Amino acid sequence: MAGLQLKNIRKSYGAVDVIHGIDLDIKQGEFIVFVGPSGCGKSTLLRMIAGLEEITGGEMYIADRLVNDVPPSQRGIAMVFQSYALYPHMTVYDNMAFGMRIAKEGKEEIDRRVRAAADILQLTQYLDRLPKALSGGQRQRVAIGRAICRDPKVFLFDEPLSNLDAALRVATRIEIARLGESMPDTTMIYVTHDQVEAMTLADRIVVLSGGHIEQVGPPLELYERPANLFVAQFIGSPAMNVIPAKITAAGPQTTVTLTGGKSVTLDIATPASDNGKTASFGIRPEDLQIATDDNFLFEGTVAIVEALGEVTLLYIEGLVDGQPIIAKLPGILDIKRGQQVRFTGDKTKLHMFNAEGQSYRA
Ligand SMILES: Nc1ncnc2c1ncn2[C@@H]1O[C@H](COP(=O)(O)OP(=O)(O)OP(=O)(O)O)[C@@H](O)[C@H]1O
Repeated sequence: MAGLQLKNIRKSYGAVDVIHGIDLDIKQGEFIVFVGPSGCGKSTLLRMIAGLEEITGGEMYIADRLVNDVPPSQRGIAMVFQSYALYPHMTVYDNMAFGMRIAKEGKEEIDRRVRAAADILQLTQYLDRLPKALSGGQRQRVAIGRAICRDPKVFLFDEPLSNLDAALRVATRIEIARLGESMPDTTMIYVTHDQVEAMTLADRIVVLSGGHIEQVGPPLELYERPANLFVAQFIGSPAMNVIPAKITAAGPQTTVTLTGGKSVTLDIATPASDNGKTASFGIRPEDLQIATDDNFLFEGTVAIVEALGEVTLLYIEGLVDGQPIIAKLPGILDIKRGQQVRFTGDKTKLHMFNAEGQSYRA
């Protein structure tokens, strides 16, 4: 089984610890995406899997084999970077064949693999071209094709789309999703900053911060049931609104008083010992609605209106210090700056976190 097991994996550069003990089981064929803020250790972790960075502590298994001291070329992995690094004087065909020629594969086998990879990536018509006669997206597909030809057990991607413009990113992302489906036994590990890539490509997302794992789960599970405030505000765009609150009645249902004085009862259980404690109340911008009666969650003055056509974003200032509450409402609205608006929210989509930032729902 070409899965991966990371057991208490650590990385230090001199006295600086950057990865603090990662435990992760990845099944063969899974598409795993690493996300997290800049500097959280995504690339370092990926490079340790690839064998490009030494592992300071812990054990890394690929296909049940301890690989801590195994060189990159013997790990059965292939890596695709943001810069595609193609040989400019070689055709697409030769670029893809190069690694296999070095490895002294037979001519027929090379031809079979290059054509199969070109077919998967829709590159067949470009096989005789030089890289300079390709678009950025096509070049990145050649780099992916070159990796496919190595027939890896594990495919690693380090932000492969970040040099592409918006339209090409979408097209190439869809190619990568297809690739994942057409190679169901190949494990894929993908690092990105891009929420949409993470949500659409991943079987499971690994959210990292400060060199440790915050949560691992399928994209919609992280969206619907974030384990803590960090994940709640990292997954989803614009980020989840968080309003400071106080628990005024703990129990199987919980009443909280939000900053601003309004009380809300939620279908979220809290222990009696948390009665009177501070908490954070969370609601996603897209789960807010304009209230048409007195049964509202909060009221505020609209500071900014962003009409995007398909949705309108309203920024409500003054409720939480230093940050606006954002509402994302469908369609075009007749709401102006300065207007006082009341909001309500879908009761089943409310979130609550304790004083340490852990979700009461997870
Ligand atoms: N050679 C090095 N020496 C010292 N510290 C390093 C070295 N390489 C990386 N780091 C530190 O390790 C941490 C993790 O870096 P890494 O590149 O893995 O982050 P990342 O999550 O991939 O960030 P980004 O999203 O910005 O690419 C950072 O704080 C970085 O400054």
